[in-house]
Amino acid sequence: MDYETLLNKAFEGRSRAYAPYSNFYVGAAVVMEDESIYTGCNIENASYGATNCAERTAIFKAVSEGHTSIKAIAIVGVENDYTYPCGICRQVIAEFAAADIQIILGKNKKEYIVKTLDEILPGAFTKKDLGK
Ligand SMILES: O=c1ccn([C@H]2C[C@H](O)[C@@H](CO)O2)c(=O)[nH]1
Ligand SMILES: [Zn+2]
Repeated sequence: MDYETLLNKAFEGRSRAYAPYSNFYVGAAVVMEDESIYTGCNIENASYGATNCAERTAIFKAVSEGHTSIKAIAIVGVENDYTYPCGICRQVIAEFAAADIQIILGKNKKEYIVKTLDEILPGAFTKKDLGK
């Protein structure tokens, strides 16, 4: 799976964003251990607090279909800038990914940067801390 294909999938996810309150549209795409891909969008709620981010939508879709190991994730948000995952999503990524996985942050369909989970969530609290 090349980065640009995954980015395109993240843009596909973003086209389905439900964000009538913030008007901030986010899309994500995860590649799992078997190369399956799941897309996600942010899904807002009138209560605000019940909002789900694009990253978690994609990850929860994958996990609920039996895939629990993320190989890479692409995220696209605001046009022409990089959108990093929020703290809650970083923690959820850490639950299902190794510290060295690639997180592809897309500015547009051609321009992106790649970070590892360890770079954006150093010292993560994970199942290892619980002896699991
Ligand atoms: O990485 C991010 C950052 C924000 N959002 C969503 C949550 C909310 O709907 C909107 C504004 O925070 O953007 C995401 O989906 N992913
Ligand atoms: Zn988030």
